[in-house]
Amino acid sequence: MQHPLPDWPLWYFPKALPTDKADHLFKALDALEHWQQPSITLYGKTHPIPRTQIWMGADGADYTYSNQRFEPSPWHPSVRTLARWLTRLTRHYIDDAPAYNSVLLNRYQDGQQRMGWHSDDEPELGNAPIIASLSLGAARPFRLRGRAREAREITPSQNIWLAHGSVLLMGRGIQTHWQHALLPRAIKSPRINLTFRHIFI
Ligand SMILES: O=C(O)CCC(=O)C(=O)O
Ligand SMILES: [Fe+2]
Repeated sequence: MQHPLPDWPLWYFPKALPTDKADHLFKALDALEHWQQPSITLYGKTHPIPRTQIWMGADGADYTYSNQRFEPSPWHPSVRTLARWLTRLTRHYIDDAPAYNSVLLNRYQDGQQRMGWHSDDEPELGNAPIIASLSLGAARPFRLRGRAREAREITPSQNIWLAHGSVLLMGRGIQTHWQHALLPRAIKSPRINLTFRHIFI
């Protein structure tokens, strides 16, 4: 286990899953047929998101993103098992962590597919979201920077390379004080990431 930002509740487990399990999971999720590429409107222009996604989880765990409401697809059995395992892992590090009841899966075909700067602070996540992020496939750098300009001057932004089978656990306060992004890189192979969340229903 690594602790990439001293003083912050952020934990990185490079080999949380053994390689054979991670390989198997990548193949199963890659084969899902309901990967979607919705369009979002940014600064008045509408574009398809530069990746594909599936919102999955318990009934009623709807979430709103760029003014669109997403209803979850039912749990894939392996993903439900991961949610339970990650809830147990999380509770070793964070007292009173709620059980994960939903997950956003993102699939990046190659290094050109990406996710811009944001924090996961939607109201349905409550005021101190806890998120567990599981990565499969090509390793990509997850970039973190302070949310306020002053904070950025004190703490430079950081890259955490998220390896195949790794887990990054983001505790309370990370979404309030930090932003993250998955920027484009010259990488040819695909990556799938799952961010497990608790939605207040
Ligand atoms: O793909 C990643 O590692 C980041 C995903 C992410 O930030 C999100 O789903 O909110
Ligand atoms: Fe995020």
